Amino acid sequence: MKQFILIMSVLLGWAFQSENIYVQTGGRTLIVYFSEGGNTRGIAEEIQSQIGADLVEIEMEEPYSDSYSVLLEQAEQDLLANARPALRTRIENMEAYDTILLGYPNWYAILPMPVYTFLESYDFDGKRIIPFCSHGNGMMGETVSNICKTCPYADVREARSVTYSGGPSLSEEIHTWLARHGLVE
Ligand SMILES: Cc1cc2nc3c(=O)[nH]c(=O)nc-3n(C[C@H](O)[C@H](O)[C@H](O)COP(=O)(O)O)c2cc1C
Repeated sequence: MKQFILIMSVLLGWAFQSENIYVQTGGRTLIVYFSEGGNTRGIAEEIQSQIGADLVEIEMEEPYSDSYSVLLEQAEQDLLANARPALRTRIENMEAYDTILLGYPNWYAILPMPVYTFLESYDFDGKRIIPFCSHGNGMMGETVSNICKTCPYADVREARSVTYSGGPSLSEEIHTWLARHGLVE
């Protein structure tokens, strides 16, 4: 009996950990991002501090390696295979949002493959997508056109690119961009 309880609790624990389910907590704007090294996360948090919307991280079921050289290989393999890595993150009621601020790093000048998985998991028709991209000098690469092709009926608006984690003027630059989108005064 003890063994049965132990096995059940391990299985239940695994089942509940395997997915991160998010439900809209208020407002119709969502900030959602994928970040390996934390730069995009920092930008997403800066945006949230200015507009106060729901903030969700796109997490993989099997995350990439913490080792940078292995990460480069894994990301390249997924790119060449046109893979759609499974995600732990699930948004229960995406239809509740009409504006999605979507953040990601520039990887080989295109979207990281987990971001494709995310975009293909929901219906973005008619939704406003505002991209933001962290990069190492390659700016946004092809990422905005990748989003437009993947979500042809979304209303994709002016994106913001940030070099790595941004400089001391990040907060001001983000504010100016958010104001152009009518998200701050
Ligand atoms: C697999 C991989 C590919 C990358 N490819 C590019 C690239 O093509 N152009 C570029 O400017 N930066 C590239 N970078 C640098 C990242 O865009 C940059 O470090 C970014 O700040 C990472 O954001 P993060 O900390 O949120 O993961 C790449 C990084 C990785 C790990």
